[in-house]
Amino acid sequence: MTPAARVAAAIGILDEIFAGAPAERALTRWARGSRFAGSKDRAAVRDHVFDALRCRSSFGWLGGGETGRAVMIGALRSQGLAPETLFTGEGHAPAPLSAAERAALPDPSEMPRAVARDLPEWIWPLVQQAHGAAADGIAEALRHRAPVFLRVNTRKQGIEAARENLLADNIETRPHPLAQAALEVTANARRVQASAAYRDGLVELQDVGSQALVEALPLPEGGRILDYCAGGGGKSLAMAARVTAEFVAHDASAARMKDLPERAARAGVEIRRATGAELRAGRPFDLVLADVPCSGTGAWRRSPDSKWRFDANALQDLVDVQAGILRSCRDLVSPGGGLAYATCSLLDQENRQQIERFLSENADWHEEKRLSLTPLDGGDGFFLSVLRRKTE
Ligand SMILES: C[S@@+](CC[C@H](N)C(=O)[O-])C[C@H]1O[C@@H](n2cnc3c(N)ncnc32)[C@H](O)[C@@H]1O
Repeated sequence: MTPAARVAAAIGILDEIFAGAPAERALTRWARGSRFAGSKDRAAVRDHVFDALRCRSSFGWLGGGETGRAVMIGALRSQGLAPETLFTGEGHAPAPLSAAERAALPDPSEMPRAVARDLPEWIWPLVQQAHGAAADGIAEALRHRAPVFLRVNTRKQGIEAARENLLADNIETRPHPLAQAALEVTANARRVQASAAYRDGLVELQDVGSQALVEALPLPEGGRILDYCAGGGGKSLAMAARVTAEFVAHDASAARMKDLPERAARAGVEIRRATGAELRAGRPFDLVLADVPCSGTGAWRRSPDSKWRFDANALQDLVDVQAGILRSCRDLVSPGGGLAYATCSLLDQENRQQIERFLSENADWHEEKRLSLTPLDGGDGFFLSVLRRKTE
């Protein structure tokens, strides 16, 4: 595909997303119907679509509209490129610019701040409330692609040996200060999943913030540890790499954990899966991790369409679900045990306020540790509060 044809494809996909289709589904539909597109074409179109979603409001402003076409015109203008060079109408290129589109060439220095932030207006005060002077920088960070991070499975190999292994597949990396076992991929990130190091369980794909969160957990060596919202099990695996303990994983959606046995086997660790009924009937845990469903605001670089879909009602629903999960987990912790509440949210409503409410309702608990990360720290935004139950 020519560069112009890739832009034309992105325009069609963006229009589908703007009409309500989830980004991944729209991309998959396009790929299925475009067998002529090679892997480089698919990657380039995906990058166009995700870049445009991250900067939807500012690109739309530069392109003079809210359609996929306007946003892609704005995307080119934001890079100082004249859209006319690709919008030629030749072959599979998008149609040439209309007189109105050519005329709509705003002065970028006049872009309103609210547009330039590329955040929905309703959420801006909440980000400011939680992060004060850092809020602007956080909004700016969310406008850019997230780096790819790996976690080295230090049970199998040291950091430098893993880097060598990756290099054999031309994957270049560097350590990252936020987490001990983290590598940031600096070249050929798309080759990771086909690499020998990945296949052999030497590395896992995991954001560095997520790794820092797990490194901050007080994991009891030899204890019983529950990952209550395990999902695909990324944090279970990271915990199991740190200590030898009895690991149990649970998720309201059993389907989300379907790959966990295979991933655990690849990593050389054991993680048992359990239903809610089994947990309630079983012995309590020394540590329960509740990595609750959340707005994902801290990870909006990776799923930028959520940024524009999320609303205040959804936030309230999440806050209620999170409070319910905290209550369920509380009852699974042994006396003296810990409850680690985690989100990838940047909002007080899902973070600080949840903990304050929990502590006000549960006098026999105290907060032992808190960690708050934003994309300004290098990885996704995360919040962690470790709560401790009194001994009796
Ligand atoms: C943030 S994701 C977990 C990500 C996972 N810990 C990881 O590191 O990959 C939240 C998970 O909570 C699960 N979930 C939602 N409501 C739940 C509930 N009431 N009880 C247990 N799990 C729930 C979702 O299915 C989802 O997999």
